[in-house]
Amino acid sequence: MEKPKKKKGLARLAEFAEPHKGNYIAAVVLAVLGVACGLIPYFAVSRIVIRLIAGERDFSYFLLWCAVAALGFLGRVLLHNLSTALSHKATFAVISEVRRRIAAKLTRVPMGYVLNTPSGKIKNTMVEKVDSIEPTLAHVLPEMTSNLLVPFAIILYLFVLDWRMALISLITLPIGALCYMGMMKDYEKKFGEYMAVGKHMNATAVEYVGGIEVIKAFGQSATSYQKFADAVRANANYGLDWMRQCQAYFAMGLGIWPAVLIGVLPIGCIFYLNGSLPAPTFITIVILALGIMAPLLSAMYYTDDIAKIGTVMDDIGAVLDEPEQIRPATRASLQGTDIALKEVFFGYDGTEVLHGVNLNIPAGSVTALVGPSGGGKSTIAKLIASFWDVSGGSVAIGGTDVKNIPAGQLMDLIAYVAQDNYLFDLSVLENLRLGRPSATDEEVRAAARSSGCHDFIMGLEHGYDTVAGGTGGHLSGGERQRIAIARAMLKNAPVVILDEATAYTDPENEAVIQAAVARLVAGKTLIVIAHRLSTITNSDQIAVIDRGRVAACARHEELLADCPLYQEMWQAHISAKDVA
Ligand SMILES: Nc1ncnc2c1ncn2[C@@H]1O[C@H](COP(=O)(O)OP(=O)(O)OP(=O)(O)O)[C@@H](O)[C@H]1O
Repeated sequence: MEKPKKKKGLARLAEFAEPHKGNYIAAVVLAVLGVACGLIPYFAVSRIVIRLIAGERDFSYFLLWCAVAALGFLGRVLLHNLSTALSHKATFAVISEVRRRIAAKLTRVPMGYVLNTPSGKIKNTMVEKVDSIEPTLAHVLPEMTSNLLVPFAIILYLFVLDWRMALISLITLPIGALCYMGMMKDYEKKFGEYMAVGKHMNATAVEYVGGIEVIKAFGQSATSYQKFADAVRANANYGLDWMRQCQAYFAMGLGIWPAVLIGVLPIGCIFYLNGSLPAPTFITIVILALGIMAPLLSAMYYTDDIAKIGTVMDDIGAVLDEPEQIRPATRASLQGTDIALKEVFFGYDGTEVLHGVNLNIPAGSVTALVGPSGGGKSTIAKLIASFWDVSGGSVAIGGTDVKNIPAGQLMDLIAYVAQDNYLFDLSVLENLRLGRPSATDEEVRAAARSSGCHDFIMGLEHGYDTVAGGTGGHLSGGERQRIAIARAMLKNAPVVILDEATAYTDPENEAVIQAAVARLVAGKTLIVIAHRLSTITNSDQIAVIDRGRVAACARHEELLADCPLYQEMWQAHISAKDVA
């Protein structure tokens, strides 16, 4: 079956706007009527001037046209506001739908995409880019349509009154169009470049804030953090250069385009003097001609938004079109929870880091992954959790390839305790409850007690109601790790993957964490990425991972006897302990 073609730019925007078509059509109709009402005062003025010149003395006549002008003005304000309200209602619904889809998409793409994309870039797409849909959809659609349609109607009317004068009233149009074309030359390319510079600045800004501790610790200031300073300067310079290139065209267009009277007044006078243009028609044409260019000029401002929105929608589309991990919807029936990696190959961005990994992890066993830094331990653990898809071979749980297990079912099977566990800007209680949203307060507290969290939580200012803060705020690394263990306990998944933290090695913390882990994994399958060999000597098996391969897999004593790499690591570990 042929895949449906992904829509680009404005077509994609139209797809999002489709469910709100009714509101947008109503907004356009109201906007057109509004601009038409806005022309009524011009028409009324022409009536009044003509009758004044003709010597009219009846005040009620003038009053009537003043009232018509006022009604036209009021109608314009009212209809314009109604139109804007409708288009904004629809547009904010579109914006929240786009954001919802991006957020949902991030949960379906491989974890690698999210981890490897700077968070500033994702935030920029989700917040700023999506925000920039608003001016185009909410304003451009109704206002640009009306600002183009109404002058078109006036020009038609001018042709009815006097075709020669109608042509003359359009004299500045080609000059204005040329200026505009000059301004829009290479627009898409330039805007794309401007966006790229902005994106880079955003990413470096987030990196800068994230790394502020290092910057301060090494006495670096904002300007000496060269990457950030350069990105800010590049962004400002690009904007300035681009504005300079457009300035002359813009000023010329703005000056010449509305100057319709340049032709209408002198030539109209000639026609009037030679008797081919009656005075009332001349006056009506002069006044209506003044009303043509203002809406056209407003429409011109919106073309900038239209040109931008194509690039913005392509960027949003790039996130939405990211390939997803394909998983079935119906639950797989698994034969237990044994885990088997068969000839697993995997690489990041084309660089292979696992070269045929074979590993069997029986249900209920403790398996430690050890080995030199960069050997591939975390990658193996993440492939088991299906954060990425393997490029060759297979990872199976209970005899079924993880690719054939629905994402939800797999997540129920595995609790992943990472080194740096993110805590949401919620109370400690709610952060813990994320492990099992249906858990009662008492169950959450019981898990906290088992993982050695209860005492320090009670010592916090508001106990379990203390807000933990974006990255775990006021809690220490060891405390965050214990909260993550409590979260995993609540989840009560049969497989626990634990990336042992290297940072919190003070003996007191280590003992508490070890005790918590022991309670967490009782009767479960534990895969631990171990950095301190002393914690895993009792494991059922220890897999030594070296340069993307399993160098050996056996118990501690066997490895000490047969595996030179393990012997080396053990010696290094013992001497480090002796030194400490
Ligand atoms: N997200 C990523 N994008 C690109 N390359 C990565 C990514 N994560 C890891 N790598 C690379 O893959 C290789 C294996 O990394 P991995 O983190 O699995 O090793 P590790 O044995 O767990 O190391 P450590 O003990 O230092 O945590 C390394 O060369 C690493 O640079």
